[in-house]
Amino acid sequence: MRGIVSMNDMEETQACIVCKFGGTSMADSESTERVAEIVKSNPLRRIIVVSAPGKTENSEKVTDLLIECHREIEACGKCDQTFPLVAARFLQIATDTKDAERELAKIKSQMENSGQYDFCVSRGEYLSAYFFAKRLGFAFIDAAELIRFHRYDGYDSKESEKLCRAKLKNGYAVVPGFYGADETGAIVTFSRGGSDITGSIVAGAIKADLYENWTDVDGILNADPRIVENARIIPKMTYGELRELSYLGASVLHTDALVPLIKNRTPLQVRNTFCMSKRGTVIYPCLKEPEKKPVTGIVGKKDILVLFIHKIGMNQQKSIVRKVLSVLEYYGVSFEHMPSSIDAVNFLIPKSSINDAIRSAVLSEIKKSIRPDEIKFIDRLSIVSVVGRNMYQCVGVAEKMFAALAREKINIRMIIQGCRELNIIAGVDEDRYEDAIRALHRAFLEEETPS
Ligand SMILES: Nc1ncnc2c1ncn2[C@@H]1O[C@H](COP(=O)(O)OP(=O)(O)O)[C@@H](O)[C@H]1O
Ligand SMILES: N[C@@H](CC(=O)OP(=O)(O)O)C(=O)O
Repeated sequence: MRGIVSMNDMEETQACIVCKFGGTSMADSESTERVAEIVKSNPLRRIIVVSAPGKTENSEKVTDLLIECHREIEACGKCDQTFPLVAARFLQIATDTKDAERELAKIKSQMENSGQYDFCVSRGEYLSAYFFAKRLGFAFIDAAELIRFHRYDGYDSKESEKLCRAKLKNGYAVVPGFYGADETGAIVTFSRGGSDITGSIVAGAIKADLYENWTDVDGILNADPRIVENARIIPKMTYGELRELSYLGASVLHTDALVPLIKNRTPLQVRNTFCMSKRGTVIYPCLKEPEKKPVTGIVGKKDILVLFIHKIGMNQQKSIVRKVLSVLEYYGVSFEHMPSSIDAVNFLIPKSSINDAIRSAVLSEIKKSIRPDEIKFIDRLSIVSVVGRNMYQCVGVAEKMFAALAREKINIRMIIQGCRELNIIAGVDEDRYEDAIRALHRAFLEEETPS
C-alpha cells in the first residue's frame, strides 16, 4: 500500500523509506552518529542519500573547500594547501582511520590528475557516503552508477530511474547525493543544494512510500524566521504550495527536487535530525480536508530587477513579446514573472542573473528590435507573496492582503496572481520588504494554534 504516512501503517506494510541527510546532519562525527541512530531506529529506512559535511563552527562547508581545492589545482596542479582541511573533516568522521587515510590519499591524487571541476567538488558527497556506509554496515553505491546525464542534454530522468530501480530494488545502501555521470563516465553535478534532487530521484524511481528529508530545522516554517520572530512549522501542505514557497525563498528543499516526487506521487516529510520527536512537515500530492485556511505561508524575495517596456498598441502587435523574449534568451537572462497590460509589459528578473554589461546590451537590442516608447530597468524592488492551496475558493484574500500592506503604509507597486491561484504576489520597495512580510504574517497566520 502506497501513499500512507503513519509510521505504524508503514511498518506493517513493509514499505521502503528513502532518507536524505543534508550537510548540517553529516557535519561531524557526533551528528553522523545521531544520523546512524535515526537510520537504525526504523528498518524501513533502506536507502540513505547523504550530502558532504556542512559548515561547522571551525570550518567551511566541505563542498566550498573542494571548490578551493579545484582553484588550487588549476593554478599549480596540486591541492596541498586546502585538501588537508578536507581530510581533517573526514578523519574526524570516519570510524577506521587507516582506511580513511588511504581513501583520502587516493581521492586527492584522483582530483589532481583529473583537474575536472565537477569531479573535484563532488568528492565531498562521495567520501561522506563511503564512510557512512562503513559506519552503518550498508552497501556503498556510487551515484555515478545511478544518476545519468548527457553531455549536451543534461539530466536523463528515464535512464536514471531505470538504473535506480535495477540497483536499489533490494537491500540497504548509502548513496552520495549531488552528482551523477554522463555517458563517458565523466562526473556531472547538479546545482548547489542538489543532494535533495538525488534523494527525490531515488525515492520516485523505486516508488518509495516516503521520502524523508532530514535537516536542521523542525520542518518548513510559515515565514522566514530571520524576519518573523514567531514563525511556525507548517504541519502539512501540498506539493503545489511547497513549490511556490521554495521558489520564492523558503529554501529548505531544492526546487528541482519536487519534480520526481510530484511525478511519482511520493509523500515527503521534512524532519529535524537534532529533534527526532518532532513530526516536521509532511507534503502530499494533494490534500482533502474539511478546514479551509486560505493562506499556508508568507514568502518573498529581494533583489528583483524589473525590465519595464512601454509601447502604445503593444497588445495588437503580435510579435513584440516574442522579439523581447528572443533577446533575453540570446543573453541567457531568465525571468520569473511577466505581468502585462495593454501597452506595457514587465519582466521580473533576479538581479544576480544579470550584470551591467548584459543590462545595457539587452536595452539596446530591444530598442533596435521593437522601437518601444519607453524602456528601462527599475531597481530596488522586492516581491512578497501569500501562498495557500485553498485561496482559490476563499473570498477576501486579496482584500485582506492589500489592507494589511496599506495599514503599514506600504506602497504596492505591482500585483501578480499566479495562474493556479496558489498565490498572490505584490511588488514593494526593497526598504519595506521586511515590514511587508511581517504585516502579512500578522494578518493571515498569527492567530494560528501551535502545531
Ligand atoms: N521557511 C523556512 N522554513 C524552514 N527553514 C528555512 C525556511 N527558509 C529558509 N530556511 C533555512 O533552510 C535551512 C535548511 O536547508 P539547508 O541549509 O540546505 O540544509 P541541509 O544542509 O540539511 O541540506 C534551515 O537551516 C533554514 O535556515
Ligand atoms: N554539498 C552540496 C550539495 C548539497 O545538497 O548540500 P546540502 O544538502 O548541505 O545543501 C552543496 O553544498 O551544494
